[in-house]
Amino acid sequence: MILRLEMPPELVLRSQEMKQADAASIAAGIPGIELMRRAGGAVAKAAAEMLTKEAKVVVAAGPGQNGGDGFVVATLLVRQGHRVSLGLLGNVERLSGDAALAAKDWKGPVEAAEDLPFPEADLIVDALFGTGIARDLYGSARAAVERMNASGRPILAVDLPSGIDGDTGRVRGVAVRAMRTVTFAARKPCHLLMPGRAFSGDVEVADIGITSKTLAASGGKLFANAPSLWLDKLPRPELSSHKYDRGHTLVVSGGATRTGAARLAARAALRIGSGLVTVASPPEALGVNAAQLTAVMLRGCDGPEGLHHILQDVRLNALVLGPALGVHSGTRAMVAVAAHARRSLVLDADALTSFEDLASELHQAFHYAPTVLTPHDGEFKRLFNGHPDILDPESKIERAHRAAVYTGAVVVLKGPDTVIASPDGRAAINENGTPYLGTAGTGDTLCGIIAGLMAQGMPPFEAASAGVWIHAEAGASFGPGLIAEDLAELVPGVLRKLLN
Ligand SMILES: NC(=O)C1=CN([C@@H]2O[C@H](COP(=O)(O)OP(=O)(O)OC[C@H]3O[C@@H](n4cnc5c(N)ncnc54)[C@H](O)[C@@H]3O)[C@@H](O)[C@H]2O)[C@H](O)CC1
Ligand SMILES: [K+]
Repeated sequence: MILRLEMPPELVLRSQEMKQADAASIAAGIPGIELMRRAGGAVAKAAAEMLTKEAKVVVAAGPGQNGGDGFVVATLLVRQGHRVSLGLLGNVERLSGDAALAAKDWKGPVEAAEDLPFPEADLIVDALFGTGIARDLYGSARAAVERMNASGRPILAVDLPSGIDGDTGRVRGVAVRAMRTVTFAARKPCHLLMPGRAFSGDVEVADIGITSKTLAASGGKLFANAPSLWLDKLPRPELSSHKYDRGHTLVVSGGATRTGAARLAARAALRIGSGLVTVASPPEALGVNAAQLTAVMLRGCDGPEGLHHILQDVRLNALVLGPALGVHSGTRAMVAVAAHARRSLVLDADALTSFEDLASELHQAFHYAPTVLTPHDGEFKRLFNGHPDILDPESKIERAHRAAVYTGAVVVLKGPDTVIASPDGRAAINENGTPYLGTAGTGDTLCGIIAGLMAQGMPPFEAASAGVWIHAEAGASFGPGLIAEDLAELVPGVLRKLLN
């Protein structure tokens, strides 16, 4: 991993934002047909890399501008000596705008997409639909996609695999399984969100002359989660800094038979660099915790009153509540004490599920306490049950964003495509997750990493984004056999790469 500090964060643009960027570029003097020719040129270049000279290419073009790109690709590949057949969904007289212009350059026959000989192709170019898909595919559109997939031949998708929704990454009825995708100017959410990421294959972003300034003006708040997004805010201890400079994380433990989660979180907070870490333990679990803690300190804490007493020490500047606390009113009371104490706060697991059907108690609850919620899908659905405005949007980004605005907290909606959303509208989509993280206790470790970063002064959105990325990178560096106890010990290796 070569990290160059000056790399700007990678912007991801939604379909509507991309259309704005297109329009702005055309207004700035790049004709739409020129954008299409550059787009088609980039796809033809990628196709040529996948082909031998005499190869047979079958281009499936759709009724919109994505289809227009397909006409450009077909024209260019014929000029390069390839054997190309092109089929159109619909009829060529119905084409409009730049697609109609591109179709005029195509000198070969325009077949019906239904008749295309996909099994004979060395390469299929999928130019049926891009960002303009408006509903589930049916009829001849569906049949064309199903025949493409059934052919078993390699498919190169134009902009995005047909049938995938550009903004949500969901399959609209049926979708092309592409080996490779060439998209234009910026990736769209579907290239990072599942299952769209899986359907896209290897994604290449082609520069078609839309400037980063234009992209930032059209989008600007949605990012791919990568070090370029938060590396400048990752804590770097100064030579003169001592442990009190690096914050003090408090993790509240569950009862005598449920203490492991807190220790996993505590160890991770220490490993990510929190100057001090303390486990606040119920009296009946002090012995269990004491027997297994060394650098992590231990204090007795008897319920919400006990927590309120401990938090009189203002040096405790980051808290983790939730893992194994139990689902009941006592946990809700602990959350209230923590929120009122105005410390950085990570809420997970039981601290979220204890508010099932009571999300209204969390409404705007975290204005004064930089807070990160880390639900997985199930916890999210339970927590916001009864709030269709938050649960119903098809887009995972939109669901996380609305929950963030509602609660005032940064929301980490976990999964293979974890989304980190801030109340201020920023969001990041994570891509380095590994299936090996699917083991008990890894969520507790993530809480500790995020809290430990906030203890060192990292703002919640950046701490959550960095925490998710570092956590996944640590897991991926271990691979098969990973268990939660390994994770904290793998964090230093990831930090070394980031900080050197
Ligand atoms: N800067 C860029 O990103 C550029 C993008 N280009 C290409 O333009 C398409 C977007 O074009 P648009 O015409 O808006 O949409 P599509 O071509 O994806 O398809 C819309 C087309 O299809 C019909 N349709 C929609 N849903 C269905 C359905 N379920 N069944 C049947 N038909 C459907 C709809 O009526 C329209 O006619 C983008 O993806 C890029 O490939 C520019 O070419 C270059 C710059
Ligand atoms: K496509």
